[in-house]
Amino acid sequence: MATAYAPHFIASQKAAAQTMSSPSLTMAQDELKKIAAYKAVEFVESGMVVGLGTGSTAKHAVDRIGELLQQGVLSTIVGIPTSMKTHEQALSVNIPLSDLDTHPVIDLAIDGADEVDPDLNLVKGRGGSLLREKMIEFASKKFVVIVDESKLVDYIGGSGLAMPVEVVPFCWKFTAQRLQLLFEEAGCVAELRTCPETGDPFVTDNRNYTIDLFFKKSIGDLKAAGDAILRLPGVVEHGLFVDMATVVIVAGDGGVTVKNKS
Ligand SMILES: O=C[C@H](O)[C@H](O)[C@H](O)COP(=O)(O)O
Repeated sequence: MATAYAPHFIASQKAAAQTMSSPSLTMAQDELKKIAAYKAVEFVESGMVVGLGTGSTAKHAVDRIGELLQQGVLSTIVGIPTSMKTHEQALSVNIPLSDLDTHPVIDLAIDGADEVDPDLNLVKGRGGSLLREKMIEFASKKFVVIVDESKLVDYIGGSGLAMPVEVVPFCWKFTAQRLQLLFEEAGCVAELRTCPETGDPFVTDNRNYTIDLFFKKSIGDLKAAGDAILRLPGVVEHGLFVDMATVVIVAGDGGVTVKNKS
């Protein structure tokens, strides 16, 4: 059930997007994700309230925190999960959990990203969890992003893959059309995210839909772009995380790089 607004959605982009989240991820890439995640967990101290990210990279961090708790290396951690999936995973490794209502200030959040630009701005949400991630990472004193080097881009949108926007299901085609028009100059194509198995709309943890935006060119000023998206009725939140990361840990063939926000 793809939207009529994206008839020429490029098949290779779709294939690439599936590869990024597919279980057939190469060992080498998953190993790099694990290396970045373990490095990030070195920032965690006993007694901290920790935002727990979502995705194949953040999963390694959650597992590692659970392991260190079990070994007694860490104690009295409170985890704030960014998705229902991470909630389940964290419970399975015995991390005590809470939420933003109870812990409105988070010491440290660790999460993956889909794109990282040279200024450490991010695209997030290709895994479908951007709203809770943004709420929790916004409330974090320190936000540590963990990626393998394939996530580095020259500019946001530069991977050619999706920039997700969470929208209310009501008249989503209207919202998709407005989003596409907003970025007409960047050659934007808006596509409803669907479940590969059923073709039904993908439904987020918040019971919303996701519109994936694909750009042919840079969208320019990211803050202005984000604000314009949020002004559209029907939009809940977008996957541009501008000026939010405090540290980005990149694992690559040449080793680990820790980039600090200047
Ligand atoms: O909604 C998903 C999140 O934003 C993920 O952090 C992001 O998609 C990166 O996921 P992964 O580590 O699996 O590449």
